[in-house]
Order: sequence, then C-alpha cells, then structure tokens
Amino acid sequence: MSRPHVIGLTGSIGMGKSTVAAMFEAEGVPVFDADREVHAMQGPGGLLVPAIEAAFPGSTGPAGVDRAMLGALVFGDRDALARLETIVHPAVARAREAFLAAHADAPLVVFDIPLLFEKGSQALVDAVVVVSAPAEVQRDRVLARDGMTAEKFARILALQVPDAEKRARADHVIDTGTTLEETAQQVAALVATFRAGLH
Ligand SMILES: CC(C)(COP(=O)(O)OP(=O)(O)OC[C@H]1O[C@@H](n2cnc3c(N)ncnc32)[C@H](O)[C@@H]1O)[C@@H](O)C(=O)NCCC(=O)NCCS
Ligand SMILES: Nc1ncnc2c1ncn2[C@@H]1O[C@H](COP(=O)(O)OP(=O)(O)OP(=O)(O)O)[C@@H](O)[C@H]1O
Repeated sequence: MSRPHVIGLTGSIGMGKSTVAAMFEAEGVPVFDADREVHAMQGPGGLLVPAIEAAFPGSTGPAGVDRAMLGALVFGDRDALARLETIVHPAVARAREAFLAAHADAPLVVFDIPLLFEKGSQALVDAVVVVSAPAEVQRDRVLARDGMTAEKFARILALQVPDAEKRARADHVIDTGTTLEETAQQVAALVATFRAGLH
C-alpha cells in the first residue's frame, strides 16, 4: 500500500511556521497542524479540558483552557511542562494518525510539528523543512504579539533547540526573513521539487 511522502515542517517561536504551513496548503498540500489540534482539544468542551483541570486546578473554565494562565504555570517550570506534555502529546499523536489515514492516497502531506527536534520526532517524517529568520526579526515578531513579554520569550527560547542547530539538521530551510512573496516562491519551488521526486 502506498503512503504519502511526509514533510515535517518545524521552526522556533515566531519563525513563521503557521504562515508557511498555509502556503503549503495554498499549493494543494494537506497539512496536519499540531498546534491547531491542541487549540481544539483545549477549547470549549475540548477532549483534554478535564485532564488539564485535574492536573492544573483552576486553569480551565467555560471557554476551555485559559492558555495565558497555563503558559505562565508551565513555561518557567520544566516539571509542570512535562506533566502537561504527558496529557497533550499522546492525543496529538492519535490525531496525526487519523489525519494520515484520511490522506492515505495523497502523494504529499505536511506535518506541522513545532517541537519536531525537541521531541526527536524525525522518524515520523521523510524530510524536514525548517522555517528560519534572523534572530532580530524573530524577536520583533514575537514581542509584537499580545500578552508577550521579553521574559516569556526568553523562557520559551530556552526550551527550544537553537535555530542554528535546527538549520544545520534540516533537509531544507525556508527563509522567512524576507517578503511573504519571496517565501511563497520558495515554498512553491520546494513543493515542485517534492512532486517531481527530486528531493
Ligand atoms: C502552555 C500553552 C497552553 C500556552 O499556550 P499559548 O497560546 O500561550 O502559547 P503557544 O501555544 O502559542 O506557544 C508559544 C510558543 O511556545 C512554544 N511551545 C509550546 N509548548 C511548548 C513546549 N511544550 N516546549 C517548548 N516550546 C513550546 C510554541 O511552539 C510557540 O513557539 C500551550 O503552549 C500548550 O498547551 N503547550 C503544551 C502542548 C505543546 O507541547 N504544544 C506545542 C506542540 S503541539
Ligand atoms: N516572509 C515571511 N514568511 C513568514 N512569515 C512572515 C514573513 N514576513 C512576515 N511574516 C509574519 O511573521 C509572523 C509569523 O508568525 P507565525 O504565526 O507564522 O509563526 P509561528 O512560527 O507559527 O509561531 P509560533 O511558533 O509562535 O506559533 C506572521 O505575522 C507573518 O505575517
């Protein structure tokens, strides 16, 4: 039985993963978005809300998980983050399996996995694409977000494999430090390469 060629898309905070994932989708490539799954499972009535409430009392309400509150609890505390990951990651893995089964006939799919290198998930994919931009661009983007502070940014960066290492370990790097049009052209060229089987 054939199975799709799986591209793993990853990159550090604010490097443009979601934006580039949307560009793959615009090229007609189905994308599994791990973050979107987590949002849905943590949202109102979400599958993971009871387990998260049990582990982190007071962190959920009628709107599901209060992500700002939970982030404040876990981003500075590795043990707490590990407890949260134990709840979240198996559910994400099941959703990813279901996605793959639903797209078994597609020639090419993308797994958007923010923590691909951090969690050693390379074996899930056939090729790794890293989105990357200069550190100042990354910082400016992240600090412009609502609710973000320099301290929170520093804590999250400390939890992630450095960008230079991600670039070195990538099969392909997409530069997002340039215009959206140029990045979209890079994505289109890469998709053409994968479709031609030249990767
Ligand atoms: C703690 C939560 C609720 C905070 O949500 P919030 O909306 O404030 O932040 P967001 O999810 O946008 O993450 C901000 C940045 O932190 C990174 N990040 C998130 N979780 C982790 C983690 N476990 N380890 C390292 N970096 C992480 C993200 O990739 C992103 O770059 C949320 O990040 C979460 O549930 N994380 C645990 C699940 C997880 O590992 N998700 C990421 C991969 S699917
Ligand atoms: N050339 C480019 N490529 C990608 N994003 C760009 C580019 N130029 C500007 N941006 C902007 O940078 C931001 C990147 O944010 P995005 O949510 O895609 O990052 P992310 O890597 O998914 O973040 P996180 O890991 O924090 O979830 C967006 O606001 C996007 O419009």
